[in-house]
Amino acid sequence: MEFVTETLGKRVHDPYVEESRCILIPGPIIVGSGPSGLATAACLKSRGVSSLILERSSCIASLWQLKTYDRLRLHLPKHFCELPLMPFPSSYPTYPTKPQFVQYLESYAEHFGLKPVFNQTVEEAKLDRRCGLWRVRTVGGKKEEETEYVSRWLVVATGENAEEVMPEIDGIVDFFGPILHTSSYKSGEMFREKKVLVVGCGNSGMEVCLDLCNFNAHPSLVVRDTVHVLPQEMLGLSTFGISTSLLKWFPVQVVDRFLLHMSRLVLGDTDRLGLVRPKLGPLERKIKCGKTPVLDVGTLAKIRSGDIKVYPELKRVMQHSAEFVDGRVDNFDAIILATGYKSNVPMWLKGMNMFCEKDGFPRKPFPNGWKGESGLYAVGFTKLGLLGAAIDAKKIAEDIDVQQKLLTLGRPQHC
Ligand SMILES: Cc1cc2nc3c(=O)[nH]c(=O)nc-3n(C[C@H](O)[C@H](O)[C@H](O)COP(=O)(O)OP(=O)(O)OC[C@H]3O[C@@H](n4cnc5c(N)ncnc54)[C@H](O)[C@@H]3O)c2cc1C
Ligand SMILES: NC(=O)C1=CN([C@@H]2O[C@H](COP(=O)(O)OP(=O)(O)OC[C@H]3O[C@@H](n4cnc5c(N)ncnc54)[C@H](OP(=O)(O)O)[C@@H]3O)[C@@H](O)[C@H]2O)C=CC1
Ligand SMILES: O=C(O)C(=O)Cc1c[nH]c2ccccc12
Repeated sequence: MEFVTETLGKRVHDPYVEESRCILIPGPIIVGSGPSGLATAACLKSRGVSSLILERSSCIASLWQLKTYDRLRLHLPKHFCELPLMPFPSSYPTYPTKPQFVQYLESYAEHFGLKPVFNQTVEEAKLDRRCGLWRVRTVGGKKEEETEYVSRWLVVATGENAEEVMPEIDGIVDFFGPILHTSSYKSGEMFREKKVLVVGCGNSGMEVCLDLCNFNAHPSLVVRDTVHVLPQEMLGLSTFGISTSLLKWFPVQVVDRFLLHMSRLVLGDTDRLGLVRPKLGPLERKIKCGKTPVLDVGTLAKIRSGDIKVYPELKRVMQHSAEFVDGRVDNFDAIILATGYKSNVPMWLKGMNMFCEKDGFPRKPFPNGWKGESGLYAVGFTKLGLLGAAIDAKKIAEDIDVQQKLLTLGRPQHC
């Protein structure tokens, strides 16, 4: 969308132009230039529909580039994580590294000529019901100026991981050492020989513990609830791949029983390590509660060997120590919050019923959450990672393409 950049560029140099700007966008506005936003823009582009991507950060895929740790790799095989219309390079390994995944996304954006407008935080988006158009107000740029973008279509692509969850922990303000969320953790380098408390046992918490061990730190993991840990691979095949194949033929409960049986053979009894399994099976729980099973990449072995200690829920934190609900107290030098993320949609999308105010996800579950009313769409809120984003993106592009063609047909033709 070259003309937008041009308009903005002119205004920067023009002292007589008013502070607040309004720009009409002929195609859809996409909020967020992560994998979901890029995939949607690419699918639209392949149908000849231009879109405008607004991104609060200064780069594409900011979650991956700025908020993830060094040792991160995709934990599902690459063919489950590719975006529509462009496969991963065949030279990539089964589980691409973070730099490889980011490079793939950069090439993807370049291939489809996607040029997001960076440093534009969407602060408010609402439907102007008088004209059926979306008014999207952003703040950003060098002078933190306000801009209003107006379009018939609004695609929400801000992701399931837009904001960090920072839990309230009794006494945490008194803690002397560093406290950071996993989104700021890069590696265990700065924690060598230190005792580190990792709060939360999702995929991030488990892997950060392993990383800390590799840098000779001494991690302890807070596991406040039940959790399913599955091996990343079984019988030389990815657990995720096996699961999706079996689900085509068997009910989820049967597949879960198989996964649990295999996990026990590969990993042993995880309950004994303090990682008690929930009553619902791993896939049924993922489908019903959205809780992703942990895919083990080596952490369990470190728990078994005693290199990682497991504690139950935290009771309170003191200056140099923490107390747990079972009465144990231990000293720590640092705390890492691996407490996950939340959607930020309710903070800026106003007056629409499509998203739940409480969790910021579409009210309709997968596969029906992608379409709202009055030209509103959601991509990447399926709790199915990149695979879900790719499915949404294709549907949204098709829907908008059909609408745009109908609109063009309805317009008077000039000879
Ligand atoms: C550590 C980690 C590892 C993961 N690994 C995998 C994996 O291996 N496989 C998998 O399938 N999934 C994985 N995921 C899930 C993850 O959700 C997807 O990989 C992917 O990043 C989702 O893309 P998205 O575009 O929906 O969201 P994001 O990547 O979060 O992109 C959203 C973009 O929207 C921008 N934004 C947010 N709010 C605003 C606003 N108000 N205004 C303007 N811009 C805004 C953000 O800056 C961001 O750039 C992982 C997640 C994490 C945290
Ligand atoms: N490619 C890869 O290898 C990786 C993928 N990911 C993905 O990124 C996404 C985010 O993962 P992650 O960052 O682990 O977040 P998750 O939301 O998956 O996990 C957060 C964890 O923190 C726990 N928690 C929250 N608050 C507290 C508290 N106050 N006290 C104790 N525990 C608490 C939760 O427990 P409870 O369940 O009880 O709420 C849960 O175990 C997921 O989709 C994940 O699969 C993450 C890392 C690596
Ligand atoms: O990485 C994520 O968070 C995902 O949502 C993808 C994913 C990882 N493990 C899974 C198990 C079942 C379904 C999706 C996933």
